[in-house]
Amino acid sequence: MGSANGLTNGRGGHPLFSFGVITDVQYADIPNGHSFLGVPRFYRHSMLVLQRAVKSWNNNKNLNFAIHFGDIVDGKCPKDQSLNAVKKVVGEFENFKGPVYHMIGNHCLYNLPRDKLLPLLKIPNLDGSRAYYEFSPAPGYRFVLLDGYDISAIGWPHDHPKTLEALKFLRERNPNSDKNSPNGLEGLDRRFLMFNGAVGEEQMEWLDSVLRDATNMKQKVVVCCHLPLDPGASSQEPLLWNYDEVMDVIHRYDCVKVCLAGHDHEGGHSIDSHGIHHRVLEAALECPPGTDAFGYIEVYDNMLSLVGTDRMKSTNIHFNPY
Ligand SMILES: Nc1ccn([C@@H]2O[C@H](COP(=O)(O)OP(=O)(O)OC[C@H](O)CO)[C@@H](O)[C@H]2O)c(=O)n1
Repeated sequence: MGSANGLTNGRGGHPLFSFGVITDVQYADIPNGHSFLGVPRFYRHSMLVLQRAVKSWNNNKNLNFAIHFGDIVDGKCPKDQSLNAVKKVVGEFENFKGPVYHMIGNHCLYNLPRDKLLPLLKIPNLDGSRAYYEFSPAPGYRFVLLDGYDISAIGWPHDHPKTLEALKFLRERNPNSDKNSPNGLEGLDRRFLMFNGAVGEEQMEWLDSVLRDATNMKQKVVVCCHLPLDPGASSQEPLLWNYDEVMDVIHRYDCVKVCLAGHDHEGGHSIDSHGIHHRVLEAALECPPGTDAFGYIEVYDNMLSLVGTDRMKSTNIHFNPY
């Protein structure tokens, strides 16, 4: 069923395009373990989840691309294996018959500095370090992939201005000697942790200009970031440090319909005060052997339909197409 403007609406119509999704593969060739808070993690099995995802995406035959929302290899990967582990996971993604778009997560940066990581993940980086970019898979849509570790205490050289800015930011907001600990922090302040980061000024200006351009071109925008951008879709600890500033920019326009993220392994879904859907995807790493967390998203003029497998919950995301 086509719409009056020639674009395709959900429910009965063909999608405009579709793409595969998976997040937090966090592979490492180490025995099963658990998170800092005791949640079981299956470092080797996550590779099998990825392999099943790629097989299923290829069998689907209708997927135009795939996105991994960051944390390709776990920080517990022995450091002399980091390079090969990243190459191994990237190699699995390359079995998908289409382009794969990556973004960086904290665990990527525990393994490799960004100058090594970005070329491996084929993140287009104009100046050798910038990890945010955009692409348009169809005339009416644009995808914006944010770098949530732009201002971060991980990934940049120790004396880099962005490392120093991040450390100062954390010192002023988190009094714990272990800056990964939220102990004593209240409410949303619990996000001021070393394993998170922020979008810097230049990236914020870039975001604003992309959204202005998309608005002029009457394009709808899907924003992707490793770190969640809405407290309704995530627990407090994993949020981007300056999620509120990023959302202020996004809320200046009507073009952003959906924000997708990883990092909070349990996943979540919310609709914010401006009607934007936030869907945090469930992690591959925390799938017990034999279970999965991946999916694909069909994109229409007025909705996105996430078809999830196992632990990744299917979600219909309806929005005003204008
Ligand atoms: N209270 C804490 C929590 C964590 N850490 C250490 O920080 C590093 C990253 O933690 P991790 O849970 O592995 O991070 P993920 O990106 O996998 O997951 C995101 C969070 O779960 C979101 O809530 C790691 O070295 C931990 O040991 C810590 O020291 N203190």
